[in-house]
Amino acid sequence: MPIKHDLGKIVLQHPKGPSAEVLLYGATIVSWTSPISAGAQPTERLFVSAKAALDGTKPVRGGIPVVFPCFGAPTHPDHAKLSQHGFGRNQVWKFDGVVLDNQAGVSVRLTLEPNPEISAKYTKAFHLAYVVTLAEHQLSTDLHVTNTSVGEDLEFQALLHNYFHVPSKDVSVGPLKNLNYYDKTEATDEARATAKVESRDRVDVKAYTDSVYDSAPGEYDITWPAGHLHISTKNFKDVVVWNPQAEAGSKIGDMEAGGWDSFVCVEPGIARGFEILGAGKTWVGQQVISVKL
Ligand SMILES: O=P(O)(O)OC[C@H]1O[C@H](O)[C@H](O)[C@@H](O)[C@@H]1O
Repeated sequence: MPIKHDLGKIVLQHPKGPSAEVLLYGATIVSWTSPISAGAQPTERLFVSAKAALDGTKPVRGGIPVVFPCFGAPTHPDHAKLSQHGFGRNQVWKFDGVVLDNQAGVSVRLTLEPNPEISAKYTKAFHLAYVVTLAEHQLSTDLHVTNTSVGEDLEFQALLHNYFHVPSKDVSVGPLKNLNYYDKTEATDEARATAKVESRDRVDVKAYTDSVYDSAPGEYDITWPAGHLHISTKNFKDVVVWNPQAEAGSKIGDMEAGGWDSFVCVEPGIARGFEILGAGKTWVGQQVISVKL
């Protein structure tokens, strides 16, 4: 039985060894193991802070939280009462069943609909489905957003906040050259809202980095001396690269000391502007994360 569902957690076990764990809380993937080189044993590919709350009291500091319907602090009137990154990452999703269970992969679906807690702060009609698929060297996550209203548009942002377990001093992310980006480490609103142009082909995170790349190519390589991950996306037009280093990381309550040495966040999403979805329509954002052996 490669899929177990128990105590608010779904465990996917691939017949060849890799595994993934998904909390119903936030639909957050808190573990993904996969070999990093040919013949190696599966090891952890995601970072979760040793101080992360895993009991549903706050969003998980690590793994892959789902950001919906706003990225960062709300800027759209529909999101005005929501907290940073919206409610997708701190609501309990429903386990909606097994999608696939064979030699090629194991896959489950989680869903989220309005409930009294959400409706108290957000009145739009929506249905979310999140499909997590584990293959031997790959983890795929597909977010399906349906506008269930009769006549109103749904305007949203959505993002998959991947924390990859890598040595941050040695990792680089690319290709990002010549893209416009917004540097959230800048001190003033004006500077944060002014586009910069990326001059580097591959970006490192040795210094505090919080960059929102606009209209990015959707394919990213994350490389470090011992490993190589590739992310391939559909319908996520932007990507965020984040590492707080000690400068900002030491101010994050649930970040373990030195945690910033052990991850890079590469976050495909709709992070600037809004996806506008007509009544009755469904939008699907997808990422496929592959280990390059
Ligand atoms: O602390 P959180 O709300 O989980 O956000 C963590 C980080 O998420 C994204 O990467 C943003 O670009 C950062 O500005 C933010 O600090």
